[in-house]
Amino acid sequence: MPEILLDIKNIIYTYGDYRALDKVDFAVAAGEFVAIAGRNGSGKTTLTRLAMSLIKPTGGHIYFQGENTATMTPADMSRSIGYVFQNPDRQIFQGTVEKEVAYGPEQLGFSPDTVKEAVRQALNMTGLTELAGNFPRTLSRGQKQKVAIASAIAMRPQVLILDEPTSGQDPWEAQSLMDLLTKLNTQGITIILVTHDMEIISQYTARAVVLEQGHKVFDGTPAELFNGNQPIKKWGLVPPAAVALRQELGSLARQDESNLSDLLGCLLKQRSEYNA
Ligand SMILES: Nc1ncnc2c1ncn2[C@@H]1O[C@H](COP(=O)(O)OP(=O)(O)OP(=O)(O)O)[C@@H](O)[C@H]1O
Repeated sequence: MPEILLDIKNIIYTYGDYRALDKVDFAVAAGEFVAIAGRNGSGKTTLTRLAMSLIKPTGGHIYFQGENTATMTPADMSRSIGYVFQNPDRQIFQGTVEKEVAYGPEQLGFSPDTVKEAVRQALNMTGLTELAGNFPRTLSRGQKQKVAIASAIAMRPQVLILDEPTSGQDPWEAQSLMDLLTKLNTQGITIILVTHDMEIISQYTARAVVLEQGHKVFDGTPAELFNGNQPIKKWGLVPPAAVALRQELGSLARQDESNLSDLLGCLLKQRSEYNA
């Protein structure tokens, strides 16, 4: 049984009088690739900000590797969890890609040699080696997102949390980014991905958690989420194209069946009238 890294227990979070999260339990084991989904405003970002200790819960507890994070700061958490914001411009400040990626491990007090090696590996893993000397702000959104990921993994985290990393990217960039996350996951990094993209969930993640108005309403595999028995439309989720097509075809087949039985009924009636 893999170790539980992040254990969020009975969490309540309020902004003023508004309860954004209401008694949510969410545990993540080492090696998982889990998506957090839900309509706008359902509480996804709040949950991940709590995990990072960027905000503190109003009620409940958060443990990392069994340790209560109540007194931990975001800097403490960044030793174990890398956080990639939805908008990479929010976390890119240095003059070159290389300096940007080196900044985190330097802040954590890694030795110069370790920083150099961590940066080399992070740039290599994210395919950014060629861009090491570039000014990050001139890069494409997808490349900036990779710089943010490289900066996070250079700190050698156990967990990577990404908030809508594919938003605003073209399909090629999005696919390249998801392939990168899959590679990082197979190398042992636990991935928590906030997304409202059901195609991504169905293709890449092993588990999906759905939030709705601050409540956890689903926790299971993508296959279970899309098996037709979950009220995903009610939760504001758009099913993946293949699932939608299957459901359409299913309803067509059902329609054909009922047409067929009407037709048979008609034929039988005509036959009995003929025989009479
Ligand atoms: N700083 C804030 N002050 C007041 N209310 C907030 C604040 N941040 C978020 N909220 C509210 O809390 C609820 C949850 O917000 P949160 O950003 O966690 O949702 P989300 O699922 O990440 O949404 P999105 O998909 O739009 O990013 C929303 O109703 C939002 O309006």
